[in-house]
Amino acid sequence: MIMRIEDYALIGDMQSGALVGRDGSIDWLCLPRFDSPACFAALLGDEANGHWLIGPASPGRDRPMATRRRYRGDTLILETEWDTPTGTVRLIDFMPPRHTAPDVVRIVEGVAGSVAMNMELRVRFDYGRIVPWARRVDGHLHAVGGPDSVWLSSPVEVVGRGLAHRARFTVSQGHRLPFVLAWHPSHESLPPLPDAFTQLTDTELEWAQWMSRFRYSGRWRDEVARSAITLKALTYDPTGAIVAAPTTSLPEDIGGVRNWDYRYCWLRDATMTLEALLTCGYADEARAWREWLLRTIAGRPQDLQIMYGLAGERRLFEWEADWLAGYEGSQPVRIGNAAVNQLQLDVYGEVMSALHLAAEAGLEPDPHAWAIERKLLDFLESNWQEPDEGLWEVRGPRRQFVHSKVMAWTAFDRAVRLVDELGRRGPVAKWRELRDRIHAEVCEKGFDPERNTFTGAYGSRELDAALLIIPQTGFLPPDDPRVIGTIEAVQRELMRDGFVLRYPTEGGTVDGLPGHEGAFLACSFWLVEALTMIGRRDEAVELFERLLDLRNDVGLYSEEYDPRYKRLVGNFPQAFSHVPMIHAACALSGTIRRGSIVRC
Ligand SMILES: OC[C@H]1O[C@H](O[C@H]2O[C@H](CO)[C@@H](O)[C@H](O)[C@H]2O)[C@H](O)[C@@H](O)[C@@H]1O
Repeated sequence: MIMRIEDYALIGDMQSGALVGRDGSIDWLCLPRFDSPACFAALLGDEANGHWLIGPASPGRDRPMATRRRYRGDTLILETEWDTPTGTVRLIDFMPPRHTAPDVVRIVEGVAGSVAMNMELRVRFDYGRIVPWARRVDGHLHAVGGPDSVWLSSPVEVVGRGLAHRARFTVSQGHRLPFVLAWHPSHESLPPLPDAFTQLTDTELEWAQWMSRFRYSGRWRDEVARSAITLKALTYDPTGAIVAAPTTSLPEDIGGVRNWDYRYCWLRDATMTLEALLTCGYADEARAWREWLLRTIAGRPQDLQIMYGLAGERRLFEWEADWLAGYEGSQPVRIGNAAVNQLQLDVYGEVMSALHLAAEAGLEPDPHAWAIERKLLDFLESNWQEPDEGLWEVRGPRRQFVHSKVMAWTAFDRAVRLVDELGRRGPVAKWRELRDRIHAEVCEKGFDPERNTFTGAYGSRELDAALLIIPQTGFLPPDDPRVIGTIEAVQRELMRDGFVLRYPTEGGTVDGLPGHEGAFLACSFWLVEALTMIGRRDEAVELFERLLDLRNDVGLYSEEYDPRYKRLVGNFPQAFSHVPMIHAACALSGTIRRGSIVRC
């Protein structure tokens, strides 16, 4: 039975996240952190790599798929329901706010009639490789393997057989049966196991409190709220870091090699996430992230990395988990990310832009932050002319990417504005001069007057959908003919089946990789925003609504959409898709952002 990426929903506790399938199986869970080894890795292999199924018993091999699913209101508590010939059953899944150990709580609730249920637990530590020793301790199931151990607590009798633990039980209307799985280091004794029902109330309350700060009043309120909740779920609470996605190696090209590990904090993705959360009223997250940034990049500016681990770790060595077959055979499964060593000049602009926005939104100034910003600008001053790998992290040769230069312009522009508008002190005349120099160079070398479009790299003919952000940065006004020409060129050359590719992948000339990929959702949302900015609102609304239709049944996006198979592809759920969705909704709702105080 193929589980499509859109068949999964996310639960999480702002330290890690699990993917729950429409069949009631948790097929992905890394503990204790997003970037820890998975103890359920069936997503990238099969059941033998670890999963935790709870669903109606069925006579055949195929598991019953849920009749409907939803999140309980504005929370990350998932409700999966099955209508069966004998009754209706609901499975409530969530990860409560973390106190000591991380827990996954699953409550089976009889809604009508009675339903025979099946539970199967296969814990496989170390990304599906280690079969743990299991034993009963104080009435709980305890599984241990290497540094990891988990405890399963439930009033339902669980029996071990064939390297799995199973239970058969019946739930009738009005009955609720809890299962609690807690992780902890194997050298420690049993952590306090929480009461499932108290945890349910607490988790609901926690989300209600978080949502009480939600400040978006435009159209598509529920869709924007779901994206904001998803972004919050991707933040790593103890440090303020934000992961790009909670998964690794969900393929951009099903069956292909474009499989990457996203369980880290990219400066680019995190700053964009931060801007979206600020847009929705969340200043605390911005403050926490700024502190993470200051701690993480402390040191010499030339040592700045484009991504870090959740606590600021710098070594994210990339390796392949060759025992995993990969999602629908997409190999390799990569752990770690070699892009960590790349030069991506755009991140300087993204960091400066986010810090400028945070300052405008009223985040109190931090003298250390400004000192670091100045160091970053010093580095950029000597390096902005270098070729780089660009925001798409190409694995081919470095190039003079136009988007990178536009973002270098953005970095100096925001520095100038921080001095002029917000009273920071610095060599503003020099920054102004650099800003103007970069502007002139981009307009001369990065623009193709024949086709009336900016190009992907200096002197190239290829287009890059990242150029759609030019009007958002303020590099040129929206009504500049070069901006309009670029938007129209992207529409002409990079649209497939109504959505936008980030660049042409034919021949692997841009990214140096074999195979194709789907439409990059962020680029399609950037097109919505760009069309709105140039006054083509109807077209923008039409595209935005088409993009809304790509969300799965619980409102989640992966990184890309493959029009060939009409499926979501790439890591899931992906911050880089939910962020521009929020910005596009703001733009269409006519609320103010981009270079001005954010108020939605
Ligand atoms: O396509 C090749 C690259 O794909 C990944 O990068 C993409 O995801 C990043 C995280 O969301 C995003 O910041 C970047 O802009 C995207 O291109 C992967 O992480 C890279 O290793 C890979 O080269």
